[in-house]
Amino acid sequence: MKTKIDFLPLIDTVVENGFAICDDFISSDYLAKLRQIIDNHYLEGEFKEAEIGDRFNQTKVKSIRKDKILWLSRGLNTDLDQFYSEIDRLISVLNRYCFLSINDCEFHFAVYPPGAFYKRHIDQFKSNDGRLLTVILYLNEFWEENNGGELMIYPESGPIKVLPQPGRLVLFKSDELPHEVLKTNKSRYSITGWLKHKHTPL
Ligand SMILES: O=C(O)CCC(=O)C(=O)O
Ligand SMILES: [Fe+2]
Repeated sequence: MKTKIDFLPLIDTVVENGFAICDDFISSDYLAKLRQIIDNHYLEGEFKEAEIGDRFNQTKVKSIRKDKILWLSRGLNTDLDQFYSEIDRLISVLNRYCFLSINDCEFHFAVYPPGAFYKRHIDQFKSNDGRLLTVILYLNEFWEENNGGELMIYPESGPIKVLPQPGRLVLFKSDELPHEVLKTNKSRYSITGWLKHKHTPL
């Protein structure tokens, strides 16, 4: 990781606008390490077609999304430790500063092969699995405008196009912000995940 990002201004922006974008969240060296992990698992055929709906209601719908994903576990690779330690720090700042009770998170790697997209949607499932905040970290080399694959977000103030630039982090409220990934012309790599509140019985 680079010198530690100050999460407070980012969180303020999410509270105010529903989303925030942070460039250079990771160094180019660390990005290369994460890409190496993706490439290895992708070549091994471990990425699966992404699905829609929660774990009890999943259907593969190729007309809605065409990315391939691999769910992460903390133990998958020691090179993920740095990423998870920054996520843990973000969670603790959010809980302290916004009085939230985030106590769980889930992440997957995503590869959008050329031609892939993800139509407009909101991340929180109808069944509500407790997703509070969406976190996306892009793991591409420099992204040209004509590569396509932009993230379009649709806040009330009007649509915004976000290019998946190397090391760019995007945060938004999972239950509020409609968004989509436009068709990409080039393979597009990311880590996407959700900070969650999981209810535990007393
Ligand atoms: O990769 C992106 O820019 C967004 C991905 C997304 O919307 C999702 O996985 O729910
Ligand atoms: Fe999404």
